[in-house]
Amino acid sequence: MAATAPFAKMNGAGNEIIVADMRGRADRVTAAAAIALNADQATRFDQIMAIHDARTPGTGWFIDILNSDGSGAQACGNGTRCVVQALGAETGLKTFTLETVAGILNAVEHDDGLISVDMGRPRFGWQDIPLAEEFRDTRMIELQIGPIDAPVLHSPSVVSMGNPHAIFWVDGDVWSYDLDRFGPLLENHPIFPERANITIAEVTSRDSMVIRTWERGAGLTKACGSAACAAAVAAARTGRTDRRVALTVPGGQLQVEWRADDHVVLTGPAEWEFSGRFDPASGAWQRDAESAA
Ligand SMILES: N[C@@H](CCC[C@H](N)C(=O)O)C(=O)O
Repeated sequence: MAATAPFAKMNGAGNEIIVADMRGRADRVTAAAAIALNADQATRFDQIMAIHDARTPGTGWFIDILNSDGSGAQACGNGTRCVVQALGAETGLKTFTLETVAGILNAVEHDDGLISVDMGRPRFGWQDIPLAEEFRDTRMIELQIGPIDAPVLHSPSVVSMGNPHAIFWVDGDVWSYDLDRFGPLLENHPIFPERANITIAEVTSRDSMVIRTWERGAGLTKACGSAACAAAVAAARTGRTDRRVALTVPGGQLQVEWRADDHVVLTGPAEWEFSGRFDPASGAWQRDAESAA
């Protein structure tokens, strides 16, 4: 067994996150470890955020992101807030520069405990999402599910926030849609060669929305930060809302601002639950004595 690493079980607006401290070591959290941790009810999670030593001058840490099916992800807004809260508690810092495979992210912890993450610029080109075929206008693409003459969900907006998102607009209650049935079909639809995160969104005013998300590699979640960003950007881009939006997600509230400089800033909470140590190769784990249930 490799040397164990510390971890904290946290959540970001209900998005279940494991923050793993992999600093000072060369190994990575394996897909097998992720699958094993997710199979245990006590450590069930949506994403692992593995903190590694910095790779690039000017950044403090490199973050490797794994979904609960063991696949990698390029962005995780809620998980990034959890990383910031964990690092802030350790270092006393309030501002952070982190790197992921998708690029460099800046974040700040506010005095009220909320955390803002600059999620970078959205991308709209069909190759950027990516889509399997050319769509010149990604504000609305041809894709539908359900009976051909009465589709249940159709014509999503698609956006890359570093990771692929499809936003289906609905008029009624987002809870009246069978997202656990349609989610996997849409996530794995051939139009998305790298799969996609699937969100249904109801716009409730110029500055508010309700969303639910089926996450690529993780399934139904209580919150998905990059989906909140994608939905807010797509809503503003299609004229449905202004550029600053409050989003109600099943696990709480998130705020998104698509700034004039094209950067998208996600703000929300992060919460510590318990900590322990785990084996990054197998996922075998033990709770710390002081946070024993
Ligand atoms: N929960 C995340 C997004 C996680 C990554 C996603 N499942 C993917 O594979 O792209 C968030 O808060 O952004």
